[in-house]
Amino acid sequence: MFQLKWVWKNLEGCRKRYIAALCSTVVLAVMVLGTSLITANIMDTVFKPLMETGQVTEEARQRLIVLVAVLIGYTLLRTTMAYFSVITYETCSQKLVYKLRKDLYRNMQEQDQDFYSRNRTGDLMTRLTGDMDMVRFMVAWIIRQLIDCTVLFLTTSICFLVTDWLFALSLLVVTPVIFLLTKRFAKQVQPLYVDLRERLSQLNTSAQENISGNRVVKAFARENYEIAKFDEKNEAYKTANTKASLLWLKFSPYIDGVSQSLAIAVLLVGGIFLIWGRISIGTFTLFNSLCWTLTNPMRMLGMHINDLQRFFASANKIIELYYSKSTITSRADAKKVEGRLRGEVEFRNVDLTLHGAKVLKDISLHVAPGETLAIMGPTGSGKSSLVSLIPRFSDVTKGEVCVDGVPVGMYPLHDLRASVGLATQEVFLFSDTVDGNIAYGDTSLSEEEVKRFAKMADVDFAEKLPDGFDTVIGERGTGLSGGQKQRIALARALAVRPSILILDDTTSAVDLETEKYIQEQLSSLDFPCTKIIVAQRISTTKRADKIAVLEHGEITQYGTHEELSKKPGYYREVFLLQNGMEETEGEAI
Ligand SMILES: Nc1ncnc2c1ncn2[C@@H]1O[C@H](COP(=O)(O)OP(=O)(O)OP(=O)(O)O)[C@@H](O)[C@H]1O
Repeated sequence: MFQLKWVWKNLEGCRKRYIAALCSTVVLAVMVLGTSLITANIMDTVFKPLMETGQVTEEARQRLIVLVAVLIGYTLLRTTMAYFSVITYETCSQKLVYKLRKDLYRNMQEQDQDFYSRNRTGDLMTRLTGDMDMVRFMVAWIIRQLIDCTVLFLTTSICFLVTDWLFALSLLVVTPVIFLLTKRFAKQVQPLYVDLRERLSQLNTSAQENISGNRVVKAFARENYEIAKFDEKNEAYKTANTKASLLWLKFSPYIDGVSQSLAIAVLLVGGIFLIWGRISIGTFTLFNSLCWTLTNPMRMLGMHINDLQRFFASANKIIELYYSKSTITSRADAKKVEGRLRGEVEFRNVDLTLHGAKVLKDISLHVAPGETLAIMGPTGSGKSSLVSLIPRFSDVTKGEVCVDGVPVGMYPLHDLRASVGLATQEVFLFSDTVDGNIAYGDTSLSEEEVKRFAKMADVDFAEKLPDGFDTVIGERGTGLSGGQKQRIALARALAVRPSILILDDTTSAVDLETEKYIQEQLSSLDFPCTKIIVAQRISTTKRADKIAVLEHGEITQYGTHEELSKKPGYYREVFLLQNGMEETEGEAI
């Protein structure tokens, strides 16, 4: 039931309105009795004398007019109340879901890389959409129905007991059977809905992966394989859905049968009591017209339990995400960055272990403000992991990473990351204009400034796009080449005028001439900036002040291009290889 407590906690701000809506449901349910009681009164005071004497007195006529008028007024009042009640439920539930979605989205923004590698995108999307809708459905509908059913059942039972206890007991005797059946059903259906929720998430993940990777699918002509894979998930979802529905179908004939037997009992027992003179025609009418208020809750209870279990399965997923905490957060005593960081970077005996694998071992490096450090090494040697420690995408296992002599953990995370410009290996561009993508980190940039950074990263090609810098790129936008994307990502990283610029293999897809131009631009930036460049090309590394060679998570070589190109080792091997290759292409380094 902690799920309900959590919903209640998040209803803050509209709790009073929601309580009013709940109360209105109680009142509306009780008011159902009113209609039947007035009708019973008409039967006993107007129609009974009429049947007995065959005459209508003036008093009875007046009474009939008054009671019918009361009935009309009463119905109008109930309908109006019901209208406002539904509106209140809707507004409260929409407000709740809006708040929850906002909170969840904010929490997702604060999660670390580990979180995103643990959770599938399709699953996260399901939490933000389908699961969220289930919570809304719970607040706006299920709770209302449960209260309505319970109050109707209780008030009718009390009314029946007060009116004629024997008649009432002869009807209520079947209710324990229904409750037992419902309880068994609830117990069996719960795991089915947990499974159903998981199948839906798998289905969404499969669709999302297919959409994201559609080029790979096409390149390998694996459409049929993908269709079969999706079909498998679709089938599993259908089976899980059918299983849950069939379970209800297994129970519903019994529940329906028992509850329908009440209507027969009313006619049978009521008819006998009427003949015996134990009850009046008004009482019989009352029992007959209110019989549905006993049968309906009993019949609907199973359905509502169905919905309730679906809500619990969805709420569990949302709550898990809601309270999920990143392990990388700002310390309470973190000191705000005043002004600009100088950009001094130091690794002190750093070890990094990721999921049990030792990725970095005893790394010590120092980069002075404004210097350029190039990092080179074979694939999987730990280059990306090393640079990701600076903006704290991961935290060191041992040792310290310092910026301006202060451990990175001592800075507020936002301030630290705002001081670092990063262009990653895998370029991600937003579905926005070229201009919007470049100004992503600083939306206050003027058009001229955007163009200036674009020029530094050689994004001149944007001028030739259909709408120039206003051309929408990224998902559903104009297609760009890998090198073009990399250049936009570089311009985006430069546009925040970072104190530390990290380029993780950012120019690997651009041609040598463009790369040379970019390197020249980087060496003459008009703001102080320390550059840490992961690169595989000697043409990039040779311009750096220092080069670190990383092999198997360890620094095996450290020095300038002149030093390392003469020393035996990885750097020289790459140097000779690339030099030779380029010499054969007639382009000397
Ligand atoms: N989240 C993770 N969990 C476990 N191991 C990881 C994780 N991220 C990276 N690794 C491992 O750490 C090692 C270094 O990876 P990293 O991406 O830093 O290498 P790299 O030198 O940048 O490689 P490349 O040049 O191919 O980009 C690899 O063996 C990789 O499998």
